[in-house]
Parts: sequence; structure tokens; C-alpha cells
Amino acid sequence: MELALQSAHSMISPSWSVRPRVNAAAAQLNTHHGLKKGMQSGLQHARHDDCQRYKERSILGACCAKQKKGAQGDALTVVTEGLESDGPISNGAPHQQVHRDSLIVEEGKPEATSLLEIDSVTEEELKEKGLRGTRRTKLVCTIGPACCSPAQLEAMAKGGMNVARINMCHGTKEWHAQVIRNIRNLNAEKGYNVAIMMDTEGSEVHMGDLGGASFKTEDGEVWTFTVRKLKGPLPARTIHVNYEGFAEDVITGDELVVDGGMVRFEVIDKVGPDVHCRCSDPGLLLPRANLTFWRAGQVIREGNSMLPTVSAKDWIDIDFGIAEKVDFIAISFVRTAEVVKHLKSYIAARSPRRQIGVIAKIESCESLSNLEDIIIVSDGAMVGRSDLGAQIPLEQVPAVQQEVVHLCRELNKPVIVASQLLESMIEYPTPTRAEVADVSEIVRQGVDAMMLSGESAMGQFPEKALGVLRTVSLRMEEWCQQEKLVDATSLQQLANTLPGQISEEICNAATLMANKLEAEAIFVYTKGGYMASLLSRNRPDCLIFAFTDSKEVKTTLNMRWGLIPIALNFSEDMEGNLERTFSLLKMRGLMKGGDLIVAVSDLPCSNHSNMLQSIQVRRVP
Ligand SMILES: Nc1ncnc2c1ncn2[C@@H]1O[C@H](COP(=O)(O)OP(=O)(O)OP(=O)(O)O)[C@@H](O)[C@H]1O
Ligand SMILES: CC(=O)C(=O)O
Repeated sequence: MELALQSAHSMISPSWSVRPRVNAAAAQLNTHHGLKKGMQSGLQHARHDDCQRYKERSILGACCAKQKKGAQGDALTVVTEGLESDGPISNGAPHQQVHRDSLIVEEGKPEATSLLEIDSVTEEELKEKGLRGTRRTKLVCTIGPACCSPAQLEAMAKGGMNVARINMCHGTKEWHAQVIRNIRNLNAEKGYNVAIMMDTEGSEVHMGDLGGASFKTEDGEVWTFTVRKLKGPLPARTIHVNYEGFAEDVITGDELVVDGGMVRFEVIDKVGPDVHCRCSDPGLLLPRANLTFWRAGQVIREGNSMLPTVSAKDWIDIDFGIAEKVDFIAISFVRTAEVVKHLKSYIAARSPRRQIGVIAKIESCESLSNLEDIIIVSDGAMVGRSDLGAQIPLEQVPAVQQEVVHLCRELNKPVIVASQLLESMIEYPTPTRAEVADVSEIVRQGVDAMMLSGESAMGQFPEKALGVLRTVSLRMEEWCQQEKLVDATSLQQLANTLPGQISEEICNAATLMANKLEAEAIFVYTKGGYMASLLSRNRPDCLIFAFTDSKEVKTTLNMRWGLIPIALNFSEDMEGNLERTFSLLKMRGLMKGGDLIVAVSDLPCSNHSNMLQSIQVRRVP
């Protein structure tokens, strides 16, 4: 098999690179990161206008807060910044006020609820490990037969599962609905904050279900792959393929790769809808295993292009996800930005009051060609290494992974790295050293989340696998901090409107201040989560406590690196919010007097049409 892999890849001409950057600033940035640049082999295209957002602008120059020392290092400085709108700032220039910390009391305003809702597992971790020792990288677990009962799900939630993924390739709707109910019940009863991500099947070409059986193949055996819809048991060594164009697309000499290389066949003959293939790499054929077709060392890109990205089944599943109020929908085999936009407007029309994040799965050649466009319109991305590894040469997957992770961070989209993280733990209680090195590298790359697939869905040791992700993340994050491996100053400007730029500069400056002052945490008071996401993008040294009055936002922020989402009813009165937050966090044992925090907010101000944006540096009283 090793040999076959090498020969399949030896003829590859284009090396996959996903960056279509062309302008000088982008080139400068990319050089800075040591990333591969430039256009290659017609697989990329340039987008000058998008490069606008990459205007390099050092966040070092963005710090708008001037520090004034208060007595005994207490409240230092408050910088408030109005945005362009009516009144004194209508010329569009940001209006800045620097003044001493003062207590603003709004008379006659009912006291907001003192409830502060934080994921109970994170709360325990904060108490046990402290603000510095709490995990930043989020963990996604695929739910399957090995972890679907309420008790098993609870064990996973306690073990650090931030997002539960249900894969619509497997299981029935009733089964998925029950899993969703179980998770929601646990969240409500035990105070967990586990988000739910539904993953669509997509336009995967796959084998039939083999009647639920699996078959061992031998070297040189001839099998028939057919698009005929046969009734009853299939003849011996005959396999149904779900893609009707299959028999027309392949030619003699093509290679048929099962499950990314677990078994390989060579096409030797075609008779109408039947394709006869000789096994060249024997192995186990599993029900509904995916199929890719290779010619001269490259995947045949037309292989499934006749299949829609979102199939009829996917639309039914998406309706199910909307009805079940899932938090994210991951779309498999995304090829273009258009399909993401279409899905987002479909969801918005059917779920106008509740946002569902659309996660683009990057797992095909087409998704790499249109990568930047796809990520710009999506709410996040997933590097689906399993399918990706069946579509591009395996040795190119790590570089693509790193580029997708980096691009998502630049574009402020959460990114998940998925598949085969701890594959050996499906069977064994301990990972291989190579798997630990892979997971550590993913954490070092600054991914938002890592995902378990078979390890949690049908493995022997789902909790142990999750435990490995948790401990490896913690160790690597600690090391990155010690070694100062996260460079917050290298990110590019995202926004092209003044309000957006101000939010961004405030978050950049807050990160810089928190890092320099070695603050214990950054607080962000946010309605929709945008400023929280900008802070997370900067990967500060300290945790980010994101206070939001929306439970929905609280759950979706759970996918973001370093964010501790907390539901809190806050008011427009920043001072009041801070005072109340300090006392609630102290009461819960999560902060102590003297802790230094940097606070930012983007709260709307009802008496002005503008937002109140501010940075404060405070010591917990
Ligand atoms: N709901 C489920 N019911 C039964 N088995 C499941 C379920 N979800 C996952 N599995 C099992 O766990 C394995 C790994 O899960 P995973 O979601 O990664 O599937 P996959 O088939 O590799 O699909 P994808 O390419 O979308 O990741 C599956 O191949 C399947 O055997
Ligand atoms: C997760 C997934 O779909 C993949 O790795 O292909």
C-alpha cells in the first residue's frame, strides 16, 4: 500500500497552495509568516479587492489608551470612544475622552438580574487550575453509539467537550433528535454549555451499505462496481456506487481509492453500468465507505461534480437541524462561496430570530481553489483531513491545514481541525507518540477547535481520547505562552469601515495592553459576540471572559479559542456592569481582589445613536 501511495503521488504536478495573495502588503505579510505565496498552476486566482483588507497595519500603533496611575494602582484609565453618527462626532472622526474612573449611577433603572451563567465544567477548571492554567483550545466530539447515552454524554461534557457533532451520514433522525435532547437536558440541568453542530452528508461518492456487512479483499481479486440499483442481496464481489455518472467518468487504468487509501482498485474493464476493477491494495471494505477516482496521480475532479453540494437528503437534514435549533451546520464538500451564501439565506429565511453558524468543510480540491471566497462568507471552517487526504496527496495535507488555520484567523473565522487525531485510540487506550505530536502541532498552530471522529463516535475509549486532547492542549498552550510563540502583532486589518476599524483597534490595543500588563483576563461585554471574536483572533496571553445577554451567543462563542462565554444581564452602564461582574466573580471564587483585568465593550447607548466603545484597565476591588 505504501508503494501504491507513492506511485500515485509521484506524478503529481501541482503542489497545493491555497493562498491567492498578490499585493505587496500581502506578500510582505506572507513572507513574514514564512508561508508559500504566489499563484500556482491555474488552481488559484487573484482577488485584488479582497486584498484591500490585508493592508498591513501594525496594531502597535493602535493603542489609544493613555495610562494614568490611580492611587495604589487602582483603576487606572478609562478611554471611551464614540463612533461617527449624529452630534459632535458626525464628521466621522472618532471622538475620544480620557477621564478618571468614575461611578456612573443610573437612577430609576431596575437592578438587572445578578445571574451569571458560566459553563459548570469551565468554572471547575478555572477554580482548579486558575486563570492561567485553563484550556484555550476548544474540543469537538462526534457523537455515535459509543457516547450517546445521557451518562456517556455527561462524561464527555465533564471531560471538556465544548461542541457535540452529529454526522447525518450515520444514524436515523430519531437517534439524532434524542442525542440533541439529551445534550439540551444536560445543559439545562447541569449547567453545561455544549453547543451542537450538525454535519451534512454532502456530495460524497460512496459505496452502498453492503447489507451492513464488511468485506475483506484480496490482492488481485476482481470486483464489480455498479450504478445499477439492484434489488435484494448483491451478487458476490459486487458493490453499488451512489453516483450515477461513475461508470461514464472512469476509464481503464484509473484508480479507485476507498476511504482515502484503505483499499485500492484499478479499473480493468467497463460494461455499461458495470465497472470491473482489480484490487491492488487489499483491505477491509466498510459499509458506505467513500470513493475517489484518480488518474495519472491526480484525483478526477469531475468525480462528483454532477452531484449537488447540498443534496436532496441534505436539505431535509438541514430543515431538521433548523427545527432542532442546532448551533452550527457544517456543509460537506463545499465547492464555492455561492453554496454557502445560498444556505445562509435559506437558514435566515427559516430561522429569522435565531442565527445558525454555517461551517464550510474544506475537504475537496474545489474548496481549495475557492478557499478565501468560501471562508469570507462562512461562519467558520473545518479542515476535513480525512476526505482532503483522499483528494490531494497526503504529504500536502499538513501545509494546507496550516494555511487554512492561518487564513481563518486572519479573516476572524473559527477553524476546526478534524479527523484521525487519535485514530489508534479507537482500539487502544493510549495514543501513539506521533498522534500526540500531531495534536500538539494543531494546538501550536492556534486552531480554535480540534475534533474527535471515530475515536468518540465508535471507539473503545471516547473519554480517554478526549482526556488526551485536553491534556495535550493544556501542555502545548502553556509552552507557547512560556516561549511567547503567539505573535499578536502580525494580524492584518479586517474592517474597511470606520466603526469596524475602531472595534478592531480597540481589541488589538486591549490585547496588547493585557499582554504587556500581564493582566489576569480580558473582559468583553458584547451583544452579538463580534468584539469577543476579535479578541480571540488576537490569541492574547490571558483568557477572555465574554459577557453576553444572549444565551445563543454564549453557546456559539464556545467554538472560539480562549473565550469563556458567560451569560449576564448587563446594562449600558459600564461602571455598574464592571462592579457587578467583579462581585459576582469574586463570590463564585473565580477572581480575587487585586487581579488586574482589561475590559472592553461595544454596548449600544440608548441616549445616543452611537455605541459606547471603551477600554478600561482595572484592578478587582
Ligand atoms: N450516528 C452514528 N451512528 C453510528 N455510527 C456512527 C455515527 N456517527 C459516527 N459513526 C461511526 O463513527 C465513524 C467515524 O465518524 P465520522 O463522523 O468521522 O464518519 P465518517 O463516515 O468518516 O464521515 P465524515 O467523512 O463526514 O467525517 C463512522 O465511520 C461511523 O462508523
Ligand atoms: C471530518 C471530515 O468530514 C473529514 O475529515 O473528511
